[in-house]
Amino acid sequence: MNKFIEKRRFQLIYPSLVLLGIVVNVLFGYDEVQKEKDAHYLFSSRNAINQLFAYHGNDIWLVLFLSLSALQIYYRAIEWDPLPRDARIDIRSKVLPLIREYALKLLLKTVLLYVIFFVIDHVFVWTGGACSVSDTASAEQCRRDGGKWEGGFDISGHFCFLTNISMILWMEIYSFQHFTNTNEIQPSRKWISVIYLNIFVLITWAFVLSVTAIFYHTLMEKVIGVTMGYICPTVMYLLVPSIPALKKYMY
Ligand SMILES: CCCCCCCCCCCCCCCC(=O)SCCNC(=O)CCNC(=O)[C@H](O)C(C)(C)COP(=O)(O)OP(=O)(O)OC[C@H]1O[C@@H](n2cnc3c(N)ncnc32)[C@H](O)[C@@H]1OP(=O)(O)O
Repeated sequence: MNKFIEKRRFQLIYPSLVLLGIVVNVLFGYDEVQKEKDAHYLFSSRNAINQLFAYHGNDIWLVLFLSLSALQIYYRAIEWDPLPRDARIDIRSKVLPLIREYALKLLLKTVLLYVIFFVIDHVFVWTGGACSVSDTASAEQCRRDGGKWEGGFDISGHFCFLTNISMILWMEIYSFQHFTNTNEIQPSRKWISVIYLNIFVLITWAFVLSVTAIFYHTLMEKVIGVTMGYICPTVMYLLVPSIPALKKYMY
């Protein structure tokens, strides 16, 4: 798992799941696959794993992101200090910038997802889609109204959403592991359990996406969905750190 994270191979998980969906549908045929979907609760939209882990994904993600933030703040600002005792700066001045960094990452993720789903929902409406019970232009609002979101080009919300939130957690796990490996720190078992909890949920989200890949959406809806799934990690971990003015202010 160390190597897998160190080499950031987690970036390949989500396109591979789309590929899995293609292979299964080519091997077994679309009609056969749809028959299987209708025959098994686990593949239905109502299944508990989908309802909990996808539709409450933001809540689950928030708990996990806060756990990884606390883990990194603790180790970067409290547990580890390379300076000799008399040269150490007070903990408060180390902790505050880290708290600001993670608060800004949380804000950035929220704003980016808001804009992403604004675009996804409006593409759906502009391509002829609508909600069956209200004239809302939001898929989530339509669901809350008990309506059906039908008729348009339905970019996969599952692939876009779960890839974005998963990649953020993977990047934070990578960042923590890189920090501890570089500084030869052996985290305590208590803190390692935080990492294992995150990885358990990441694997569950990957399972949900494997069901999406095999049983739902057209190929284009999944390809565009998974591609848009890299917007948050690209902005948060590639774009912002590469622009000195942004990096200085934000991270
Ligand atoms: C533009 C310029 C602006 C610039 C200026 C910026 C302004 C800046 C303002 C900031 C304002 C911030 C403050 C706002 C704060 C927020 O509002 S932040 C919130 C941002 N939005 C989000 O996070 C959206 C999160 N999305 C969700 O939760 C969605 O419900 C989900 C989980 C992605 C699901 O969406 P979905 O459309 O159902 O997913 P999709 O893949 O399309 O599924 C289609 C069907 O297949 C089923 N399915 C798919 N996969 C599976 C599966 N694995 N198993 C079973 N069923 C499945 C689905 O259940 C669904 O079935 P039905 O419901 O139709 O029966």
